[in-house]
Amino acid sequence: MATMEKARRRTTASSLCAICNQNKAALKRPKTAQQICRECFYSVFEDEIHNVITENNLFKSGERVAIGASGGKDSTVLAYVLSKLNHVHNYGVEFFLLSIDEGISGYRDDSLETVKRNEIQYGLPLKIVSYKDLYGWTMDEIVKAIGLKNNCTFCGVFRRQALDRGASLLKVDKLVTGHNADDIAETVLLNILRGDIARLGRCTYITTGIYSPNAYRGFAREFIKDLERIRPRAILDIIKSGENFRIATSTKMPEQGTCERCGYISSQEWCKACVLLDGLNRGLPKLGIGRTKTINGGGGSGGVKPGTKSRLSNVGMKESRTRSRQYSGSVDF
Ligand SMILES: Nc1ncnc2c1ncn2[C@@H]1O[C@H](COP(=O)(O)OP(=O)(O)OP(=O)(O)O)[C@@H](O)[C@H]1O
Repeated sequence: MATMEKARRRTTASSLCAICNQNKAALKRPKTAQQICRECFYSVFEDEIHNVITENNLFKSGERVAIGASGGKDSTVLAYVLSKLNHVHNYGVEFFLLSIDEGISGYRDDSLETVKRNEIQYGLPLKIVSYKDLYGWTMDEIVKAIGLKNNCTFCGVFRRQALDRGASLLKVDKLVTGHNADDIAETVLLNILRGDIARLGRCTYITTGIYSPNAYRGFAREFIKDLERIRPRAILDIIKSGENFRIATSTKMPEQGTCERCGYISSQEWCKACVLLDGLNRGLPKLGIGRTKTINGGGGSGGVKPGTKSRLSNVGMKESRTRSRQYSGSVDF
């Protein structure tokens, strides 16, 4: 009987929040292995974000910052927390919501409704930029041209660049995205699997220039989720490995330049988006998929020989040059 009572007390004690010691624990944080209640989780989560912002000097008073808002959970939380912290701690930052409409009917139109609600709830001005306006193609049209197999490459490459172009239109200093720990761990693994040392070196930086999207990411995601089931800390440990990774000084790194065609950041003569778009416009949509021999002679993911005039050239150079002055990079949480 005494043993049962002890066991009951142990269960009750262990299900109490390790922080307030009053409420029932609602979750176990992989980061600290603590069981904590919902209220304490919100509080430590917001405090930790505030600490990351201040320790890394992420924002300066008077800055204009766009929040990449997809209408999904991560960027919705990001918009909520940033607008709250800006208010509570008086950062003096002017936040905007920036949404990319890829033109995927039945998917993005729903999530854009969420973003429009966020615009009202958080009082943040919203800018929507569409693939149709930027590139002349919706994702639905691209899928018709290329099929389902490789369309992730188009969607990811175009979205990354569309976010930068939207940031440029909003004349913001920074763009923040809601990439979570799973996303970063996937990126570390992907870069290891591809032997992409340059990206591996910079993918865990708190401020970055490039986020690499790819269908291959799905496999890394499943693998990471399997690892997490066995060991919840696995995701954070992969990120830690990426952060502590050191590149030998003898390793030759690609030089970052700008795309000759649109002025976007690129280590090839043409950026990946221009290569993909050129292929689409020439009726050769598979042209930019996978690794291609580049004009520069090296292996890489962009840089085929320039072809006919593309739809992108209408929006290109002027806007991108403006961006490089006004827009300093993205901040991934
Ligand atoms: N269409 C979009 N418009 C604006 N920002 C986007 C868009 N898609 C993605 N992002 C930004 O990139 C981040 C990571 O996107 P990802 O596709 O991995 O979605 P996710 O992890 O499901 O995040 P979310 O829950 O916010 O959709 C998002 O949190 C958001 O900040």
